[in-house]
Amino acid sequence: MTPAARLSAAIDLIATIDGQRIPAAKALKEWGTAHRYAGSGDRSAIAGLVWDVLRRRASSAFLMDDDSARARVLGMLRIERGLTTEAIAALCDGGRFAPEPLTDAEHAALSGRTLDAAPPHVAGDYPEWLDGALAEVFGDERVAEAAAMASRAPLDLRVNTLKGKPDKVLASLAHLGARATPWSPLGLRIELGADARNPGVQAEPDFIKGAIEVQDEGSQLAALLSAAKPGEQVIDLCAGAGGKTLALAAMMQGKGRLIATDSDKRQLAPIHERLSRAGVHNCDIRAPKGPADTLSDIHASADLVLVDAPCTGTGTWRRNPDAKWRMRPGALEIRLKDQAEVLARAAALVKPGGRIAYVTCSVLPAENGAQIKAFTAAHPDFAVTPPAEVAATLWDKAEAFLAATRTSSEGLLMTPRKTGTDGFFVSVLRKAAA
Ligand SMILES: C[S@@+](CC[C@H](N)C(=O)[O-])C[C@H]1O[C@@H](n2cnc3c(N)ncnc32)[C@H](O)[C@@H]1O
Repeated sequence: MTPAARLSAAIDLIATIDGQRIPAAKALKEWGTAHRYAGSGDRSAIAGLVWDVLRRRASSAFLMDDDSARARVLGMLRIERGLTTEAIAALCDGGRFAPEPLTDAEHAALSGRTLDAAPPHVAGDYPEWLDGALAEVFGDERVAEAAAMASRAPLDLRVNTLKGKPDKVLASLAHLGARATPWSPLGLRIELGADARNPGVQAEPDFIKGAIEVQDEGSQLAALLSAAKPGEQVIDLCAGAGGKTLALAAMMQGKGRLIATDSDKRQLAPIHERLSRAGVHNCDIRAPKGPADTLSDIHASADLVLVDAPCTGTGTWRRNPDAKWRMRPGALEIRLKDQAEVLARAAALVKPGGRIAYVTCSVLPAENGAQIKAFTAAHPDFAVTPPAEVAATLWDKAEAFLAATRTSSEGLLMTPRKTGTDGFFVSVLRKAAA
C-alpha cells in the first residue's frame, strides 16, 4: 500500500471507531481480517496512524474546526507528526486509493489555525471532566503535562539481575537501538517509530532466557523505591501479572520470602510462567480460592507490603490513548474505594517498624495524595517517609530524580514530561516501631 492508501485506510478506521463506538484494537483487528492482502508493514503503519489520531483527538478537531474522521487525521498529521501543509496535500492527491484533495477550508486550517485559543482540555487532549483534577496537580502546566501524556511511549525493558548483567544485555540488544534509561540502573529503552511496530523483543535470546522483562521505567523505579532487601518478608498485595513481583524478586537476590497475591486469580495467571523464566525460587503465589483470606496466616509480620493499587491508569494514557477517552467518573469512584480497602488490609500485615509502598500509575490527586492523607489520618501509627529519603535508593541519581518529580508531603509523582516515564505516584509509609 502507498502512504496515501494507508492514510485512506486510517480515515475509514477512525470513522468506524466513531460510528460503531468500538475500541480501536477491535476495529484494527477486524480491518486486518477483512484486508488480508495488507502486509505487516501496512498494518503497523495504519495502526500507528489510528493510535496517533486517538492521542490527539480533541486538538486535531480544534485545529481543523471540524471533528470528522478525515479532519482529525489531517489535524493529527500536523500536530503529532509535524507534517507541513504541502506534505499533507501531496498525500491527499485524489489518486486511486488516496484521500480526496484538500479543500480550501482544510488548506486554510492546516496553514493558519493554531491551538493558542483552545481550552486546556482540548490543547492537552484529555476529557474535560478531569480538568479540575489536573489543574490541582499541575496548575498552569497541565496542558504541557497532558500533551506529554498523549505522546507515543518508548519500549522499556528491565534487566533481571538474577539472570543477566545490565552492560552485557545492553551490548547484546544494540541491534535494536537499545540504550540505558536515565534513572533506573536496570533500565533499557528502545524508541519506537510512528508505525507502532513491535521490535520483537520476546524473540530475543535475552528474553527467552529470562534476562529481560518489558517494564516501563516508572514501574521499575516504583519497585526500586520500595527498597526491598534480601532476607526480608515482602508481600505484593496487588501482584496482577507480576511486573513488580519480578522486580522485587531481583532486588531480594533470591533471599527472604516473597508472597504475591491479588483479588483476581485471572490477573495472576501469567505470573507462574514469568517467575519461572526469571529464575525466581522464593516466591509464594497465593491465588484466591473463594472468599477465604489468602493471607490469613500473616499478622503484622511483613517488612514490606507493596500496594500496586488498582487505579484509573491516567499515568499510562500514552500507552492507552483509547482508554483515556472512555474513562468515566464512576470508574474513579470505584478505584478510590478499592484503594482505601487495600491500604487498610496492608496496614494489618506490616510489622512494627515495617513499611507499605503505595503505588499508582495515576496522576490524579484523589488516588494519590488524598488517599495517603486519609490513610494516615485513620492510621496514626504510620508516617510518610520524606520523598528525599525514598529517592536515596537511586544513589548518585537521587537528587536529579527528585528534582524531576513533583514531591509533596504525601509522596512523589513521576510524569512523562518530567521523568520520561509513565505517570507513577509512590508513597512509602513507615509503621511505628513497637
Ligand atoms: C495496577 S494492577 C497490578 C499490576 C502489577 N502489580 C504489575 O506490576 O504488573 C492492580 C491489581 O490490583 C488488583 N486488585 C484490585 N482490587 C484488589 C484488592 N482489593 N485486593 C488485592 N488486589 C486487588 C487487580 O486485580 C489488579 O491486578
